[in-house]
Amino acid sequence: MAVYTEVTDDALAAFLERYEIGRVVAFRGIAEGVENSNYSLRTTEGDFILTLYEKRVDPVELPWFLGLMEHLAAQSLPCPLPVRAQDGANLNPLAGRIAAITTFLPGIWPRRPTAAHCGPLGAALARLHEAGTGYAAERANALGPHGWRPLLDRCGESADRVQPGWGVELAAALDRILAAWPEDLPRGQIHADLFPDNVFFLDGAISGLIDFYFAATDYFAYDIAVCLNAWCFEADLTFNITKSRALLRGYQSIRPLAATETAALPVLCQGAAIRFLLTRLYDWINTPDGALVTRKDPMPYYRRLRFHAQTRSASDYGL
Ligand SMILES: Nc1ncnc2c1ncn2[C@@H]1O[C@H](COP(=O)(O)OP(=O)(O)OP(=O)(O)O)[C@@H](O)[C@H]1O
Ligand SMILES: N[C@@H](CCO)C(=O)O
Repeated sequence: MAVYTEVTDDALAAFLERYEIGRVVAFRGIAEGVENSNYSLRTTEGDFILTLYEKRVDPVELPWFLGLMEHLAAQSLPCPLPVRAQDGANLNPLAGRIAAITTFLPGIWPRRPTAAHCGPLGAALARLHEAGTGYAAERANALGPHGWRPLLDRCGESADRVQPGWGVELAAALDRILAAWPEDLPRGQIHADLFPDNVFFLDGAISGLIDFYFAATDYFAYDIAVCLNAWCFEADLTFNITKSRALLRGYQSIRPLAATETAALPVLCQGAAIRFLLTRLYDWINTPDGALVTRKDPMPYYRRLRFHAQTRSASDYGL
């Protein structure tokens, strides 16, 4: 459940006075998501999402994220558009937090992604990359390669308590990945967390891309590697090359990959797998029993890492 901060009717009414989006018709908390508190808000003017940013989001970073969403929406990418208050501010205080209102996007995220979802997903990712090129401000990827070793170090000996041997094995995997990490691939604004629960479909077409709070300036092909991990493995953790091929073809229908990018796919996929393995491991160790948040199992990302460690070239991904 993700309503950590309750909003009273009075606080909401006072907050909405800053905006010009009509009067409240309906307001309710959204159970999905883990990072922030989200509410769906219907007013006499339409449907919106109200987000209250919780502790893990650094308020200093919020203008960059909202600026990116505004930029992408202006390029016709179906992403939430932050609504500005009458004074032009898109971030305002509410119930002891900083909050934003964004436009509501229709559609539902695919609970069982198929190859038919992966083609449009690839194309949407490439559009996102192209649309982001005019957004000049850079944000370093805190969860990129430079962040992985500190993350593993902070897991410390507890890694072995989650899975015996992981401390040594993950350190060795990290050495391998970082030594082979490519230099100078095409880069720009990436989503960095485009999992199925962040992509809405309507009538077979993509109707929304959400949750830009891990977005950063990094290699475009790394963003593809995140998606290959998140979309192209089956429930039994086998890799589905048909989905991967569809995703890469969809991507290349909009933005053809450079030879350096395709050559780097195996190591980029290992990097993306260890990134989610490490954040899940860290959360697994540091989330107290009985916490509101559901911890995500790191093991499926260890299995993905093992898969990518034995691929040799882009042809193993259907190219
Ligand atoms: N613009 C939007 N339009 C429609 N629904 C939205 C929108 N933004 C968020 N939602 C709904 O709120 C839910 C949670 O949003 P989101 O995934 O951004 O949560 P979070 O807690 O910030 O992130 P995380 O997924 O990292 O936990 C989504 O699954 C979706 O149901
Ligand atoms: N997509 C992440 C959660 C944070 O958005 C994961 O599956 O580990």
